[in-house]
Amino acid sequence: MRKPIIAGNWKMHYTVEEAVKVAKELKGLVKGASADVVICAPFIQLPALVAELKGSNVKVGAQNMHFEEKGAYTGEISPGMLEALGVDYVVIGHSERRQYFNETDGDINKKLKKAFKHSLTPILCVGESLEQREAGTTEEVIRAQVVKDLEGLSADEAKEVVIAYEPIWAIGTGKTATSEQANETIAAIRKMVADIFGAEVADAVRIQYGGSVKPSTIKEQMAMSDIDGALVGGASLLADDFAKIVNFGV
Ligand SMILES: O=C(CO)COP(=O)(O)O
Repeated sequence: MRKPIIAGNWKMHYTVEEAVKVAKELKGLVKGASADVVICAPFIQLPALVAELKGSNVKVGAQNMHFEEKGAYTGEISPGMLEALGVDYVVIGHSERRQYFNETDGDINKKLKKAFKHSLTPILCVGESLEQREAGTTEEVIRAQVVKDLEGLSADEAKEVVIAYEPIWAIGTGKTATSEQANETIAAIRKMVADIFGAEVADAVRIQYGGSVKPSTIKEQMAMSDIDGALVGGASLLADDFAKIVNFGV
């Protein structure tokens, strides 16, 4: 049985003070949740969130990191810095980073490998654009991402990667993929993982859906055979809404 995992991606929102306020409220609302719960926040919020959420069941994640250990990379944050802070997760290859910051599958692959060296669980984002879906190339596009992004990982590492299927056309648009559409593509991703790492890894790997997830959509999404959780943007910003999602709509 795969344990569900619900992660919030706060993107570029909140001051440190505001973030701590939401985290404080959230931890009280999700006590005893059956899913793993993660908040992926901007770098400067991470120390305060780790301190605030210590001893709770809410884990802290970053939204990106560099793949190098250290050096002349102005403005970047290294995997070791995150590990030393007590951060547990890191989002890798979000479509906004691929699109606006030119991240390639090569970069993403290096980051995934580095995450494991620093005890960080990667949340790897994959997904197609609207044009690609309309052209019928969704699976081809995602297969290329999955193959390149996971290249060279051991089976044990691959099992630990959380994959987030986020169709770009469903992010922040209010257009959720139907639960059937999401489940179908996620099942296809599981098959891709099986083709590379075998059935045991594919069966263990957790695959989330992301894109306009709300308290009103999560119950149906979680009832699908292959959807193991959600990566939530906008609806993770308010503790009440996010807690409802963590509790599968209740
Ligand atoms: O990109 C997302 C999470 O990483 C999804 O964002 P929204 O939930 O705001 O559509």
